[in-house]
Amino acid sequence: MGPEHAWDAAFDFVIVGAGMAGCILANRLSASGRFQVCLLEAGPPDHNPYIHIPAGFIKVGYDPRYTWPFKTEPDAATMGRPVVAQLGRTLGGSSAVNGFNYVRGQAQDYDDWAARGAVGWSYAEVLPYFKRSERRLALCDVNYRGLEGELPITDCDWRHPLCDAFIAGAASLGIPSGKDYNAGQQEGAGYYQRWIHQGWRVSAATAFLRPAKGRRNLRVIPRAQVNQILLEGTRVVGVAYAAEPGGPVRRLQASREVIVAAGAINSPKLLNLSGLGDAQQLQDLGIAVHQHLPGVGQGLQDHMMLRSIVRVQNAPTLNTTARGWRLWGQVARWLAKKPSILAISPSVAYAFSSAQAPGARADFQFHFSPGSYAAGIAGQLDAFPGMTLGFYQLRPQSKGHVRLASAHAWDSPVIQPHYLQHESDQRLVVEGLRQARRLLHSAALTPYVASDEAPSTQLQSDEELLQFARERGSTAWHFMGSCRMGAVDDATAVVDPQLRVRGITGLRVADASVMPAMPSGNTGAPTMMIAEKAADLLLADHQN
Ligand SMILES: Cc1cc2nc3c(=O)[nH]c(=O)nc-3n(C[C@H](O)[C@H](O)[C@H](O)COP(=O)(O)OP(=O)(O)OC[C@H]3O[C@@H](n4cnc5c(N)ncnc54)[C@H](O)[C@@H]3O)c2cc1C
Repeated sequence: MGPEHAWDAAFDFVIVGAGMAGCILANRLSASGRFQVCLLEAGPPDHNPYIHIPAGFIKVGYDPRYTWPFKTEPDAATMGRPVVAQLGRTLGGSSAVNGFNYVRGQAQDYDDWAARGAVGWSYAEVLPYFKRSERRLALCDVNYRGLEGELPITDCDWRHPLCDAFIAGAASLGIPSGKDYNAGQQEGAGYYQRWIHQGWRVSAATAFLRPAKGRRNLRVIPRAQVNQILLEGTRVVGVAYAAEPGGPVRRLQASREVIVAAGAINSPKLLNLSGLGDAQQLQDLGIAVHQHLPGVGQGLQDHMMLRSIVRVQNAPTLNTTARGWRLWGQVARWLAKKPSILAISPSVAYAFSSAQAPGARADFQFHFSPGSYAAGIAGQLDAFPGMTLGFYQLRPQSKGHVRLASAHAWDSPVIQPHYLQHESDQRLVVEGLRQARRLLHSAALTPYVASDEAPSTQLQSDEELLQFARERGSTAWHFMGSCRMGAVDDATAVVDPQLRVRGITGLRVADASVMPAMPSGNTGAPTMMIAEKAADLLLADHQN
């Protein structure tokens, strides 16, 4: 791209991707009014009402208009199965279709990031950024929790006898209840904290873009897929985008910086398409190399989710409440602003537990729902009354990659998380399945258990349970680590602790892809923290 090319418009900052990170960046960078900011989103606007009604995730979470139709590559460790992993593609990104659970992880996670070279990202240093986005609407310890941010975090106002029994059963197994898992000790059980407020989903777009909508220095462009970061030598000068394959290409100038916030799958893809990545791989696809960055796309991780399903007796489940006239009763309750199944998260209750003795650092996150989905997949409720206990190992060791499948910008990339490849992940998944069984058969839950649907009680040995995991493991949609942040002298890192792409001027990545290691929990809250800190780093560097 040379200066002879005409620009369609010029901005100080261009942000690629209006997801959890991009919406926060757009808000913070435009707040002072000093900078012209443009936010580009590949997907359409978020007008569909099912995006905003919490239970609507069942509809939009699988709707190709609002999701990227991703699948993982088949892998021997998971029996050669591709795992469907659709991610959000609209204003708000994955926060428009995700599961609402607000989980920050453990203090040790961020101290570990700093120890791995992410200087400035220790827990004490990132805690103010977690607090900044958050408006905690419950009694809380203000040393940990934020009260003035844009994102309301509420306690679940809906109660169910199976959730209560799950929490009581966990207590009887040494997993205490009643503590705030986002303040200090994570281990415990209870109802999830979530970004549902007054019956509605609060996405990153509704929380952070809506209040900034009237700013004349912020332009938000949906249906704008960025397929090229434009460089002059090693300096980024702008981006090129289009609405659809073959559609007109528009070029935007970024006089200060381009910030890539396209998520852990699309950010490395965009870097690769722009000639930033492993030189050999790019050359093999006929892409001109701007900078040899072997780390781009490497180190991809996800939480592999396992779901245990039990057939229920003596209690109603979502499988019946969400059908026929009962569903209309729930709609009426929701309209009357009363607790309703229309405004709950897919996982209602949680337990964090250790693989070692109770009280040690938690290794597992359990997700409990008083409902079950056909073949263990969200989207279609079982015809029989059921409950589900999903879990994942919090800090898996298996790592994979994202790579271009072709040089065509509209093709999906190759996504290979290598679930269960590492021996310790195999060991811990077996222990997790055993803990799930104990939790589902606690004294408090036993009166409700009619039979175990999956895994069957016949599966007892380590080998049998591992085989079940290989056959049934699926995604928790927590992709991260594919543009890893590392020390300035770490040649395998993609960005430095200021989130600047190595060897390139005017380009940062700020989203889930920069995480140096998996946080112990869902990845949404840590991504928002990254965006808050990224905004501060950018504003500090552009004071003049
Ligand atoms: C179904 C589901 C359930 C989840 N449940 C939870 C949960 O309960 N709690 C939690 O904390 N986390 C959850 N997550 C994970 C969480 O949503 C993600 O970790 C988080 O959204 C990552 O933020 P991000 O900004 O990196 O990416 P995203 O939020 O995915 O945003 C990336 C955005 O960039 C856009 N984009 C991509 N490529 C381009 C391009 N080339 N040009 C322009 N725009 C582009 C995308 O369309 C998207 O809008 C869930 C995710 C999913 C999908």
